[in-house]
Amino acid sequence: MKLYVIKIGGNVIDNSARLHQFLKDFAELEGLKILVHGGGKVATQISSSLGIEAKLVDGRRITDIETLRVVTMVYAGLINKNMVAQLQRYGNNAIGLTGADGNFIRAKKRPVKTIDYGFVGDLDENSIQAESIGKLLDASFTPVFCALTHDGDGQLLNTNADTIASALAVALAEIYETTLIYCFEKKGVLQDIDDEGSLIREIGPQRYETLKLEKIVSEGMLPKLDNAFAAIKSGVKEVIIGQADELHYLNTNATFGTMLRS
Ligand SMILES: Nc1ncnc2c1ncn2[C@@H]1O[C@H](COP(=O)(O)OP(=O)(O)O)[C@@H](O)[C@H]1O
Ligand SMILES: CC(=O)N[C@@H](CCC(=O)OP(=O)(O)O)C(=O)O
Repeated sequence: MKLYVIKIGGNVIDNSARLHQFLKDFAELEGLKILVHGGGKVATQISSSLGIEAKLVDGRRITDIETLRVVTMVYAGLINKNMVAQLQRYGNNAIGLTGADGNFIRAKKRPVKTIDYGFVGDLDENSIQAESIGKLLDASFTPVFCALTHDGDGQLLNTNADTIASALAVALAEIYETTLIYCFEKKGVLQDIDDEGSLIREIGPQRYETLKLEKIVSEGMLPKLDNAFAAIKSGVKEVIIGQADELHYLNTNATFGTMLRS
């Protein structure tokens, strides 16, 4: 059976009109599906309004106890529950989750090396309880995961949403024919970041190395592509990086965005 694991990016979450259109399209997508969301931009705004300065290193948030409280409220509460309510409105029986719910995603607190990331969780090959998540899918629920996991010892951990999506896709690929889709605000991986007409339709590992050397891909796109290639290597059938507004093309079998190949 086919399964879509779809991650929605922070810039779309921050734009309510775009987010609503995306959620409507997601609800109308045929077949089994899982949604994963972050919301880093909203967390940064709310942190700042509370007088807590956001600190990110290599795209990862330094999560002290105050920040963990904020991201718990923002990711598991504000964003997750509003998304679930919208999906219900469009007839999709969504169920909002952190990784602690159902013990679906267990992580390990990132060890302190040169940088102490605080309450940030890393995933490994045993983190995802794929069979338990499969039971939700079998019961016709659509899981909606936020960017929080737990350590099994009572501690919530902040985990990058791109990484959660990749790990879910890899674990579920043992049960389902899985496609991983990263939806964000651009058409896909672009040759020129300011030109939406410069979409790169397909990338393999060698082209990725060249794109990195030429600095055509940078910032958030680097960990996204690393997560995407990791998924392809570990059994995920296909990975697409594309625009949230174009998700509806999946129902027509038309291609969109950048397709990754092994
Ligand atoms: N070649 C590229 N094509 C498209 N986006 C790129 C490229 N290089 C860097 N980026 C940046 O990567 C960002 C996406 O990464 P990120 O912000 O982490 O995504 P998300 O919205 O999913 O959290 C884009 O908003 C863009 O600024
Ligand atoms: C550890 C870590 O960095 N976690 C991320 C989780 C949210 C996320 O991934 O959000 P986007 O997809 O919107 O970037 C953060 O707090 O920013």
